[in-house]
Amino acid sequence: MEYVQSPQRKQKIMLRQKYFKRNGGLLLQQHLSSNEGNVEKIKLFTSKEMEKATDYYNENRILGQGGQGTVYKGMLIDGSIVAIKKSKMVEGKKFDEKKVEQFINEVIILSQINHRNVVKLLGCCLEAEVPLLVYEFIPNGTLYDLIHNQNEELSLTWEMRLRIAIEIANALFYLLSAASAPIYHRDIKSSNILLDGKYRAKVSDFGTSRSVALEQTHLTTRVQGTFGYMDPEYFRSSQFTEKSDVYSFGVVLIELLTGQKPISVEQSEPVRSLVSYFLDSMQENSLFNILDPVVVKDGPEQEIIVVALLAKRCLNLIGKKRPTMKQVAMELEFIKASGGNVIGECGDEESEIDDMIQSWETNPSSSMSRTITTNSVTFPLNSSF
Ligand SMILES: Nc1ncnc2c1ncn2[C@@H]1O[C@H](COP(=O)(O)OP(=O)(O)OP(=O)(O)O)[C@@H](O)[C@H]1O
Repeated sequence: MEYVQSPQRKQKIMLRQKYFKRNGGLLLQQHLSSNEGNVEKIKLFTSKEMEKATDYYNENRILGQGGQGTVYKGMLIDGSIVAIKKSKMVEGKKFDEKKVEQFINEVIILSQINHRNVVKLLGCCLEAEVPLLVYEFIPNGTLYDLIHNQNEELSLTWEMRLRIAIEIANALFYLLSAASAPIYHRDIKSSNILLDGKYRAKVSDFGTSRSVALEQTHLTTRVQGTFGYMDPEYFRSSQFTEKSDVYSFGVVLIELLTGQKPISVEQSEPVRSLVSYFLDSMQENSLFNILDPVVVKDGPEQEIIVVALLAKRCLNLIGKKRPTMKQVAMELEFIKASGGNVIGECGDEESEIDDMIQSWETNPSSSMSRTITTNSVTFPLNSSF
């Protein structure tokens, strides 16, 4: 017997095909055939599966909302818990092509990555009205919330801060080195760092990231990123470099040190940038006055100082003078392993550490007057690891 499709069914199939095309399905296939990424690992979900997983995009399932869309908590048929990002493609009546590109970009980038500190993309759905991305579910919120909305139940100890900084640095170094071409994240900020069940960092949100292979010139027509984290050199020149992610990482590092937001907009005060506040304090040897009280309480002083000096180097206005991501990752590991008993081989750093130690040994305030261990090891600050 010949199977005849009902007109409604035919219409549904055609609509799904239309959405697939509009959502960049062909663009993705193109990348697939040119062998970029490892897209066969990415599962294509049906729109039915997505509806079931999110209980028809129930408002109660919303985890958060970003520039690119809404993120829902969902459960797949096999029982696994996932985060589903529904892209914001339709502005008024116009379908935003730029967002399709960002969406496909995220799929291609994330399909090449397998690192414990980068959020895993499980698949996507292109046949729904707007495209959807399916990620592993990361249960403990963002680093931004952990730093800025601290609760009494969980204190973000110095040990956790240093470990999280190392994990982010390792992930960023991995992005530059592990895939077929270096990947720049381009929007590093604490709200793009998710925390798993053990409060391990997972770098997320690759919508604006770029593989150097995809964009050989590094020149973009539109400067993208987040105010407060953006490399000033990139802002001026539109030239994004490996060192631009290093700058944004430096901002996250000082957020961890001070517990303060990159841009503070207190109504009574003028807008203040954390970077200049931090750099001024370093200049005036008053770092310990601006640290998060938790850091002052439980962080070893020398460890805090060398991390602050590293942050200062990451925030250098001249990109070339910033350390590489590899240096940053290795120095942080070294600081942790040596318990902060490190002395820079390069003269400037060493004298700066000495200055700081002296400054609060002669000026001890209650929080600063702890003994500093002297059994230092040599720290190859300037060597190319
Ligand atoms: N894999 C995930 N697991 C759990 N929650 C997630 C996951 N991905 C995102 N979220 C939640 O959804 C929120 C929005 O994420 P999204 O990446 O879309 O936006 P954003 O980073 O906040 O903003 P923007 O895209 O404008 O930079 C996050 O802040 C987080 O709370």
